[in-house]
Amino acid sequence: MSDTLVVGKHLGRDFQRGVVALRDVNCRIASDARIAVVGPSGSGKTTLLHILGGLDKPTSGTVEWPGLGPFEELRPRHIGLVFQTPSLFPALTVAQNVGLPLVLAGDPASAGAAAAALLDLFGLGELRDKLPEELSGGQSQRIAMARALVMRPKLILADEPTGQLDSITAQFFFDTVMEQLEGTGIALVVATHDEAVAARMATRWTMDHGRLVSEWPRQDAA
Ligand SMILES: Nc1ncnc2c1ncn2[C@@H]1O[C@H](COP(=O)(O)OP(=O)(O)OP(=O)(O)O)[C@@H](O)[C@H]1O
Repeated sequence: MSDTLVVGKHLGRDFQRGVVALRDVNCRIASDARIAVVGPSGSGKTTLLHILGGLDKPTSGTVEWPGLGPFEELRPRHIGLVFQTPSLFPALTVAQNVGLPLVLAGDPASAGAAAAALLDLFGLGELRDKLPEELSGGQSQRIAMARALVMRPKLILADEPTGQLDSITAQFFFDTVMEQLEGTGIALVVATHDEAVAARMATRWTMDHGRLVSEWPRQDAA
């Protein structure tokens, strides 16, 4: 039986001007999860990922991280986040960006080698000394994923990680991500409009107007 990493119960999120981004969402992320969060633009995918990652608070309901320890240690140690718009630090090189979580976690000695290995795996080794402003959007997305992987977290929450990639590059990139996950037992939740990515996930959460309208195959929310 897999451990439960995250549980959301009756999650609601209201924004100003009467926008209701989430409505009564119940969900569970297991330690071996491979979940695609799908649904139309504006259906609440990003909002849900932010709440499950502890970046935002629900207006109603609760979110707990039973398999991930205290809230203060969630990120980047246990949860790796890949944002829709990659948030690389502009003054750091690509390699420094990828290694940064290890530096912040007090392990700077490992940062350089770990970053170089991941960049090579993704076929991005030639970019290691570039600054973020010199990168394409798709390159930045892949580097943000490498950064999320460098800590070997228990869970990666990725928001549209292939949104700026052509289909062939997306496929190679995602193959590499999946290989990395297989070897390390990291759970993955990915919000995506890319059917090729969604089709590779074991579970599909479909969002519509803030509701999680279906989970396939069904699991019992804890
Ligand atoms: N900070 C905010 N302030 C006000 N409204 C917001 C905020 N963030 C999101 N929303 C609104 O909440 C709803 C859900 O947005 P969200 O970004 O979660 O959708 P999404 O499914 O991820 O969309 P997309 O596929 O386009 O990324 C939308 O109506 C959006 O406009």
